[in-house]
Amino acid sequence: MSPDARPAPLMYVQGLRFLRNDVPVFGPLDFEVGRGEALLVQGANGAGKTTLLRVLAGLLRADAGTVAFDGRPAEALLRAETTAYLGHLPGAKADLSVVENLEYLCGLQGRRPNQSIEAALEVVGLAGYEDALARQLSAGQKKRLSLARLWLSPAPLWLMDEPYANLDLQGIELVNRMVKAHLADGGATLVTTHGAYAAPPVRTQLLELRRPH
Ligand SMILES: Nc1ncnc2c1ncn2[C@@H]1O[C@H](COP(=O)(O)OP(=O)(O)OP(=O)(O)O)[C@@H](O)[C@H]1O
Repeated sequence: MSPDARPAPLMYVQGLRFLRNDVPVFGPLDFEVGRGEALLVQGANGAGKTTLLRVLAGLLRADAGTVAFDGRPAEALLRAETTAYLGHLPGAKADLSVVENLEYLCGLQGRRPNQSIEAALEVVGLAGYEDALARQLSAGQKKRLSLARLWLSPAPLWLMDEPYANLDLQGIELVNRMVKAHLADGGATLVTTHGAYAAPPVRTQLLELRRPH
């Protein structure tokens, strides 16, 4: 490797496009996100932000384009290992307790080294709610449970769709602290916003989405 050869970015996206019923939702898009970087994905309601994150998480299939992680094509296993998706919906199992939900998810996704469920609940402000059923949580507490799942995930790339929705001021600060810590730890994030909520103070790149015509 030559001395000034750059390592491949954590995520590299080229020509990514998504059509729904033959109508373009976004793209073609080109961008990359390196470790330690946050990309703010901004756009009006319906601009395609959620769709983009779902494509990057592997929940929807793009019509065209390339996605690579650390220079390798984003096949399913690599994508699952690399990305952690925080969606609009809580995604918790309603009749399991807070701890049972996180134990179940850690079984599926693995766990960040040296991180415990108890410590994650402390970080997100849910200490004391260990045995509460997910369905008994408020909308903001459910979001905090999703944030605990993200905090426990070993995946380096967080895909955060409107992470500030339903959160109070302390919750907004919590998201910002988590993002900062994750970036400092060599991770990266994509954060969507339509501009009405807060944005992370750590923004390093901006991607504006507009509906293609
Ligand atoms: N399941 C679906 N079936 C059909 N159309 C959909 C579906 N989900 C989204 N769309 C359409 O795709 C477009 C992009 O939606 P998307 O949810 O990605 O936008 P967004 O930028 O996240 O919007 P918001 O800020 O309102 O959350 C919109 O026009 C929307 O109506």
